[in-house]
Amino acid sequence: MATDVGELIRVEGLTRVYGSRRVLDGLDLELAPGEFTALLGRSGSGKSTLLKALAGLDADVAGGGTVQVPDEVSVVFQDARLLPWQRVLPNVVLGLTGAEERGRQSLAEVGLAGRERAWPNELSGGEQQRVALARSLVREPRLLLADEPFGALDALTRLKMHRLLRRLFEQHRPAVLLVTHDVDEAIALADRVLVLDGGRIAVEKRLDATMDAAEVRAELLRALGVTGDE
Ligand SMILES: Nc1ncnc2c1ncn2[C@@H]1O[C@H](COP(=O)(O)OP(=O)(O)OP(=O)(O)O)[C@@H](O)[C@H]1O
Repeated sequence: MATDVGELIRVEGLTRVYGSRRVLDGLDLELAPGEFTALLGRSGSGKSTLLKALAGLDADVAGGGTVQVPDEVSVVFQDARLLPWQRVLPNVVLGLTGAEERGRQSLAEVGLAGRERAWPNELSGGEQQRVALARSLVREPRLLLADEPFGALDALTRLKMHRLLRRLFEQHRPAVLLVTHDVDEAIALADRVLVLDGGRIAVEKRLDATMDAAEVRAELLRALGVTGDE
């Protein structure tokens, strides 16, 4: 189902079941256009399952509910998923016609101007994720879904990628849903943080610059079941 550009992204009563396990259980969610939302949850809480439902990548999974997303949805995963037999620029514009110039611009935006003709295996993991971001951007998504996109990167590269993603978000303003294990990543990047628990959104926290980051962090860690006693 498609909505007009600029409309809310809306999930209602979403249920997803694997065998006897009800991973999502009547989940409701709204994402506003141009809003950066981070999704936290314990391992196995269903974060990837929710993201796949939003991406329309779960036709084989049982369940119900409604998912309303825009036509233009891009997904970035933990691994860049580049085609190894294609150079960087063709990977970016894959499936698009006449988009080479836009592809070059996107590569420049992610700091890879001049690397258009490189092969994926000539790039570092961080650079490959930059290519994946460029591939998403060139499609001008209204919704960008990111599933632990920096999970495999070292700490310094991850920080650089945080700044890059936030800058790209501010320039292009898609709605973003970032799945992450990392409370600090969520606080650093998002305007709104959600915690998935028991198959639903259990906590919603809007962030603003006046908040005490340490307090927000403690609250989110508690919601994730990290009590400080461990
Ligand atoms: N294809 C599948 N078949 C059976 N069970 C699945 C399948 N995909 C996910 N699950 C189960 O559904 C639950 C939620 O998985 P999901 O990957 O959505 O969690 P997650 O919150 O993203 O976890 P993590 O943070 O560890 O990546 C898990 O218990 C998982 O084992």
